[in-house]
Amino acid sequence: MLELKHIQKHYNVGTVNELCLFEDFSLTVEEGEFVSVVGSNGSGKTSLLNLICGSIELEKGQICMNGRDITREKEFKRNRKIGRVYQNPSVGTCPSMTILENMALADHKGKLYGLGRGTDKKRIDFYREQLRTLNLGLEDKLDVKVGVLSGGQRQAMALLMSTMTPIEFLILDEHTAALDPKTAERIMELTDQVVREKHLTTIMVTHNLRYAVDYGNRLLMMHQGRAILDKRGAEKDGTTVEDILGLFNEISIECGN
Ligand SMILES: Nc1ncnc2c1ncn2[C@@H]1O[C@H](COP(=O)(O)OP(=O)(O)OP(=O)(O)O)[C@@H](O)[C@H]1O
Repeated sequence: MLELKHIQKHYNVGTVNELCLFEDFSLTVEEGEFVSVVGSNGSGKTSLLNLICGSIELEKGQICMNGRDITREKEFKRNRKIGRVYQNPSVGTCPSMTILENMALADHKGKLYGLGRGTDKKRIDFYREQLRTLNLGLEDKLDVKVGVLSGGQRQAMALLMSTMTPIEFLILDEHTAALDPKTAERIMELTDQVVREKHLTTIMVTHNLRYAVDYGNRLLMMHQGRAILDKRGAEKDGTTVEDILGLFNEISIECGN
């Protein structure tokens, strides 16, 4: 379970551009929940993910991960238990290294010993097996540099790499936004498969309202650092893209846009 309690976060403190993004923000994500997060530009979605991952600090409040207070825990330490896939496929993989080396790197996330132990025959077979689940033929290209793969192939690898070690949370930060529609669809199907198979508690930020509606079991809509819509289960299943679009319109009228 992930708990954000009474979070306060300002940007540009003491300047004319000071912004209070989160005033008293609380959110609980239950174990096994797959939360889709939508919201207009600047509503605080990425900041929310950054707070969870420890990429930015909060001023007030508390963040607990499965009962453990991680509020002041450093990002690199938190990331042993959090898998994150970014919008840019280049961020989650290392282009100058081969597929095998990338897999070994991901396999050793948070461990102290070197890559040598990750490349024995048994482990290589394991990587092949993992890559086979992507159904992209990457298991036969272990010596190919990741930099020559397509964006979709790299994002599939980034997804696999971020979920290869035991993690408690998966964070998806607009991870299909840079992909063409067909590839994006494939990555979403893969995401759903991985989340189900590994029973991952997941938060997915997306601007694709159909994905937000079709995937996951909870839907959150952010606006000015607040969750203005929060639907679970059957209630979420009954929510349509048109419903969310309607809310977007209401907000923009309210904001005078
Ligand atoms: N490092 C920063 N310094 C100053 N202001 C920031 C910083 N990061 C975010 N902000 C501001 O905080 C607000 C929320 O930004 P954030 O990136 O969290 O929104 P978002 O919902 O993810 O937007 P988008 O959909 O455009 O990615 C915006 O007004 C943004 O300008």
